[in-house]
Amino acid sequence: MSDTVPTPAIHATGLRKQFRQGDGTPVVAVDDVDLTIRPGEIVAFLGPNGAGKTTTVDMLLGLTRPDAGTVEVYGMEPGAAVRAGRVSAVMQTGGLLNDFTVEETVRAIAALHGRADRVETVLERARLTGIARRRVEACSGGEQQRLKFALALVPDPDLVILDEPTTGMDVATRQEFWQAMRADAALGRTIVFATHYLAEADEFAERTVLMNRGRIVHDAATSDVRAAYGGRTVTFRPPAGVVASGGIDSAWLARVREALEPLGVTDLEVSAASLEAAFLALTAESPQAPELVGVAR
Ligand SMILES: Nc1ncnc2c1ncn2[C@@H]1O[C@H](COP(=O)(O)OP(=O)(O)OP(=O)(O)O)[C@@H](O)[C@H]1O
Repeated sequence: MSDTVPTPAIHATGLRKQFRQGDGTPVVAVDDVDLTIRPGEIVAFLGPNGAGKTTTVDMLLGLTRPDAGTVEVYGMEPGAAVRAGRVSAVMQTGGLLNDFTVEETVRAIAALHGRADRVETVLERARLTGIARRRVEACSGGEQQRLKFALALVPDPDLVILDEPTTGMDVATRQEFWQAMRADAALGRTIVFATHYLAEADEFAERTVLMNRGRIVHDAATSDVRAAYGGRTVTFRPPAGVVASGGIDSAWLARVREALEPLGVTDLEVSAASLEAAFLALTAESPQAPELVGVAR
């Protein structure tokens, strides 16, 4: 058996990028980011507005040159990996031609890549076969995003990078989009996506890279992010005497925090913390105490 380590899909070290705002003030968008992603991983880049997700993605794709640091995609310079069809992207911006049908759009891009053989497959992968003859302008936002996804699949890339692919979609459309993605990921493609949506990282990514202010503040299995930082939510039934119209008596609650059982608390229920709580804890200026929630029944 060979013990050769496969070439990483992404290997970035010391990535840094600074911009200047309109008034000349410097903004460090990405600050000393190290990142290695193995082939076949599904990784979410999660972070608030301005965290540096898009700038990082742009550097991974060779669209922006880092001020410092190195990036390799399958051992190549990012632009070369894009040209070789090893990596492609679904970006936030980037137009489609309104007058083309879905299928014509895919055929045009497939012709550019010399991959006319891929048209049927990618239409199916992106769940577009049923609307192949629909004009782009008649497609919903979610359908247009699926079309962009189909275009990204044309060169049969080993790695797909998606920058906030579901922005502006409603819940149902978003779910449909991820179903298409999940079916494709099951075939072993490496997928990296940036998102604001905690639920998307939670549902879809095995690994979450949490960014804040240009830095990676946590990088672990998505389940570990939740477990390590989310704390726990405690739900309980208080004795009737401490419940008033304004809520549960606060002095009593303080005592509960010290010692739950001797106070006659019943139906104690401890549930797993949400990724949302983990996210807030990680991006807060100061650490937050785990939440204690009382439910009077
Ligand atoms: N071309 C630019 N010129 C000046 N500042 C920029 C430029 N691009 C990004 N920035 C700044 O760099 C920081 C990181 O931006 P970036 O778009 O990478 O964050 P993001 O995490 O993708 O945010 P969002 O979720 O809002 O898209 C922000 O403060 C942003 O204002």
